Amino acid sequence: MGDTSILAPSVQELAEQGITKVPEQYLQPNQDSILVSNTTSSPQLPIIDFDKLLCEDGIELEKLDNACKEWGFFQLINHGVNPSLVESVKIGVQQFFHLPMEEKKKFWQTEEELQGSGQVYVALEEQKLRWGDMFYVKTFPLHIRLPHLIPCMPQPFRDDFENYSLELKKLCFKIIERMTKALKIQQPNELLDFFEEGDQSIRMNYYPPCPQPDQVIGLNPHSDASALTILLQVNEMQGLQIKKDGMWVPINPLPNAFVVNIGDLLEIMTNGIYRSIEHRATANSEKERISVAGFHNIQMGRDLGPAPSLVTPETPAMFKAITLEEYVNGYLASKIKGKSYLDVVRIKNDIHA
Ligand SMILES: O=C(O)CCC(=O)C(=O)O
Ligand SMILES: [Fe+2]
Repeated sequence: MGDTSILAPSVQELAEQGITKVPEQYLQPNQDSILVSNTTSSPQLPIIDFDKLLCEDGIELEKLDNACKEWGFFQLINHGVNPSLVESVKIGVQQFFHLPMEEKKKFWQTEEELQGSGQVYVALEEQKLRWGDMFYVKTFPLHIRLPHLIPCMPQPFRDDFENYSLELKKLCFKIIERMTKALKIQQPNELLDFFEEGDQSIRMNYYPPCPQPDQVIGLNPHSDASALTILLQVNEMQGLQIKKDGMWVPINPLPNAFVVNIGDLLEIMTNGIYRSIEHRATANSEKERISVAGFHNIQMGRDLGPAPSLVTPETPAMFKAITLEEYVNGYLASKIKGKSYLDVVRIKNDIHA
């Protein structure tokens, strides 16, 4: 993509040295800490039962529609992905992050290649570092896989990871089908056509325990550039927070559920009806936290813009049509900060602005 990033050291390695003070580069003094506490008064993330959606349950479909409009996030239960596969992936991811450093180094990012182990995206030397490591890999279409990443993962994790990514891709298609219904789009393939082969990447996030958790950030506030993200919380530690009505709401993941969220691409495709919401990951002092995000994107080479049937005289286009390449390059250049890039493609000064 022409961009290069500066390599950051492993936070896991740093944390394992037993430090009691966090190095300067990780300190984030101006954190936005407006928070909804975890009391009964906190608004609760909607829970969608996928079984009911598959049975054409109209009430559940309306719940899905409202969740996508008002939250941009929901928890999905009865999603149909084999629970024993999910369990194996959870074990495999934890073991993967605990491989000896020499093993992990084989997967390390380089200045030219963002895929592999490392930090998210460090564009400037002076940029603050986040309190977390990751492993990022493009999984579909198959021909874009790099030979030194998935093919070199230890077994049986490699097979489980491959099966899991395929299951997520199938689930994504099924969710998009239900969203098409919820949006009352007549042509069943109007949204699905954007996905065709199904472009997917997976990011495994590792947040080590931190001696000063309030002074650091696991993952900076961002909205996902994807169309649809399906997120697995690997262990019971809390950390994901989403911005709802100006406040950070902590998410309590349900066992056997996925946290699903709308990304920027789908906000554009739905002409702003479904919302791509800012979220972040915090650190804690007790225990490591691990999550696995499956990002589903539209096909490279496709033009990006609102689905034609969602643009009407009453609801004019809210986003400019651009190519996906232009979007991706612009997003990376804006350095994964908040929702700034989506605002660049938003059409201003119309009745929706
Ligand atoms: O760790 C989490 O729960 C959030 C991960 C996330 O937002 C991402 O990978 O984009
Ligand atoms: Fe995210």
